[in-house]
Amino acid sequence: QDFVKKRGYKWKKLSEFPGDRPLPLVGNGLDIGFDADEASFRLIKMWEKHGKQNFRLSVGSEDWLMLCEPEDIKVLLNDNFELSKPLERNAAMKPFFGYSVSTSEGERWKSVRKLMTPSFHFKALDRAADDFGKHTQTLFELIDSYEGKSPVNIYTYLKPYMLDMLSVNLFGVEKNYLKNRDHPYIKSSSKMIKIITYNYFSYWRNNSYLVRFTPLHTEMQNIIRDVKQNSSDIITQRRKILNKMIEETKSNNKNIDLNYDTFIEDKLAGGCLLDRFILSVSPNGDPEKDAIINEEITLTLFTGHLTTSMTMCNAMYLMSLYPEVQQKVLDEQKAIFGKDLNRQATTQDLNDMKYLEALIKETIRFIPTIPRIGRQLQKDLKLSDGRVAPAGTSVIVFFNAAARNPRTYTEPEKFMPERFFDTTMHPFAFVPFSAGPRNCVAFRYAWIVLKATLSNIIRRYEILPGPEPKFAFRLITESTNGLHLHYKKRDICA
Ligand code: HEM
Repeated sequence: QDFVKKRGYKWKKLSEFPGDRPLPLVGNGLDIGFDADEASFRLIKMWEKHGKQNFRLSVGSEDWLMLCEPEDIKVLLNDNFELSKPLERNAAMKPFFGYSVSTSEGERWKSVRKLMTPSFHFKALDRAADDFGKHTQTLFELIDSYEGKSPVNIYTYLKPYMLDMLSVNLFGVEKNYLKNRDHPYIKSSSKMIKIITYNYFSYWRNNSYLVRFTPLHTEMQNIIRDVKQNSSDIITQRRKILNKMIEETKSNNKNIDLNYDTFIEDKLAGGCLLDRFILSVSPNGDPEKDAIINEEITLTLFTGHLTTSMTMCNAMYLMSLYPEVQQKVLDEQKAIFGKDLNRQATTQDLNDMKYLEALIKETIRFIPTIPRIGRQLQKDLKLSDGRVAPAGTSVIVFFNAAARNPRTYTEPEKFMPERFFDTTMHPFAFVPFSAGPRNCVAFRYAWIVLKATLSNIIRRYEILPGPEPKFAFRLITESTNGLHLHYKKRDICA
């Protein structure tokens, strides 16, 4: 039936894009194969085979249009109506994150997005920068203990470091994952992205009966239990702190009815993200349910720590491979900090780190932290050359391909941070945080964390290469064998 349908209008429109002929039922699923980690490499091969341009494929009954042209990426992401995420992505993520902001649509998405946004404004972020010093010190102590020994698998430290940062900055609790690296959340969350990616590429995923008999199902249920428990612990911990603050404020202002909005703004100086959730009310006026807050915390903690820690690890890996680039990053740090190389960076210092910024951008271009994002079209979408992506298609921004597009980048295979000083670059050539109404809500926070942490590390250590990583372009890119690097303390900090 699908095959017949494809002969109709949708297929007519889609067939104007290059791509292989889909088979009934499986589409081009067999070309993608059964190994989710291999699937992305096969997609890159397909892009090359079809002339390094936008191309189409079908996965089971789902039609995908893979974009690599900046003008078309602009059309898609700037569309204020097309805000739905692709079905296959949502199906893969829902078991873990429910209808959190990253998956939901309509009223729930709008209200949560509105609630989250102030936590990522400059005013709230200035305070976050103050928390970096303490956790960086613990990170340094751990890396120092490796001096002269085997290379460090930097994932082991950067992931818990970022979990600690997010817990303090966004949830207002000290969790100390870095000192407690056997925590069940760390073990469970490290397996999640592989399973999510497996779900994403499985075209049998919509058959829940079949899925229940796949080997990953039990493992998935255990992981979901652990990550949700972790979020519950965070919520309980913060609720206690918050209740104490509310009680104290009430007893100091006995006859005043507490207005939570004013309380957040004044007493909590903008409040942390979790406070906003705990004190928020649902549309019927009741306090927001813990199950809903849990979904949002689970999503934010997971994507927040993995995207940032992987980007930082990749930046360190690439600096180890290109010592001349590492030297330029260090020179800039020396110019900013002068003799006082151990002090914490101010917001102004972070703004001045232009070469470090270019290095981070080139890192994300070279090894895209998020390989694909997309939209499930509600209506036909006209692309820049007049061709139409028909309603129902999953239109995917294929970052792996966009980053290697020869019409966008000269010598795309070359690692060259300086390319980001070119002011003539298309504004949608490089949109790693997405763009438009559904962009990354936390991109400013991400930039501060990335710059502040890498600045601290590079001022203290020379980074040298270790065994080759094996990158897999999962829903978030990671190396399947970790990322092992040598860290040598610089004389300046000895
Ligand atoms: C290097 C770091 C990061 C990168 C490259 C990144 C990238 C992205 C991208 C591409 C999207 C759009 C996803 C899609 O359309 O499918 C997104 C959305 C999102 N990101 Fe980030 N992100 C980063 C860090 C963070 C951090 C640190 C947090 C939280 C603390 C965060 C929270 C979110 C949320 C909640 C959304 C969903 C927004 C919505 O759908 O309205 N991200 N991010």
